[in-house]
Amino acid sequence: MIPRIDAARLADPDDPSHAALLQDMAHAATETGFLTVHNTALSGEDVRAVIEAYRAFFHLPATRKARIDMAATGSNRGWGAPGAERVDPNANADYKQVFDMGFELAADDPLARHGLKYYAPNHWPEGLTGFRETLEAYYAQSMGVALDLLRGLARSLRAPHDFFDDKFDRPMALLRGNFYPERPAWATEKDFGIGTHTDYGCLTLLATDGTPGLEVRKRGGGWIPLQAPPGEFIVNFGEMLEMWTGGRVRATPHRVVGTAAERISVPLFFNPNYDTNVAPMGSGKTVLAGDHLSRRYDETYLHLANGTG
Ligand SMILES: O=C(O)CCC(=O)C(=O)O
Ligand SMILES: [Fe+2]
Repeated sequence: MIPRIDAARLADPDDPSHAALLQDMAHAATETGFLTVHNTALSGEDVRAVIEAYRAFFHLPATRKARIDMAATGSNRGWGAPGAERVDPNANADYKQVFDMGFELAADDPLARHGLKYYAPNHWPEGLTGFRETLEAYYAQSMGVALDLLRGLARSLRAPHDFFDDKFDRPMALLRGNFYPERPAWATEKDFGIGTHTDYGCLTLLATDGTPGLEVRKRGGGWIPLQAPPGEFIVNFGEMLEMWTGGRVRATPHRVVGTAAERISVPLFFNPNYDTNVAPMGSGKTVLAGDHLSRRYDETYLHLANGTG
């Protein structure tokens, strides 16, 4: 069973169902690796507006999207063409397209001096009215929702509720639009919208247009289809949090095979500040969050893996 959690109640320690929700959260984190949430600060309308903004972008002619192609700019901002990523080394490159934006540091932030790619400037398409504003507003709001969920998670694992707060004040948070066109006629069993993978970071807050497509791997084998209409979110945990918690929180594999229906999904990959130590707690080791992420990006974005960026 994948827990379904009321986010407002989870955030309110005085709510009568708070203790039960913390248990659901602990179960989701340590067993299923997935949950759904509703009753957040983001309405169905907010999400629909974001999805339609992405749709307008993805429906632009490829020549216009190519101006901000990340393979040409060498960053992980802007458009990722079909085949730009391979998340499963045993499968072919994904047929999805993506648009990525991330956190921009203030010019006087000490981290800005290092010219880190996790905080690179965003690339915006020209002449697409409202696109940037819609995404920037959603980016800020969705990070608030994600931080609230991390506070609930911290409580559910019997850590101080603000454990994550100062580790996410300059987060390497990446907001992505995934565009899955109709599953191509040429697709083989090695072709996926997105191949089987676990997410790299800590917590992923995923909105979708309501079209089915996501499948979550069951512990004993097999796949569970998981859906959420705009206004409900799918939440899962990534490899970095799995490592950080010494394996207590689980990163669960998932994939999208794709169907005859076009589909858009919008994950916020909520990753901590670059210099957060995400080595197993209490191990005395140091693994910087930025180094972990950098290694996984290099493995996945084909333009980085091939050194052509
Ligand atoms: O499209 C989806 O439902 C899942 C996307 C996903 O797993 C990802 O972008 O990491
Ligand atoms: Fe994923």
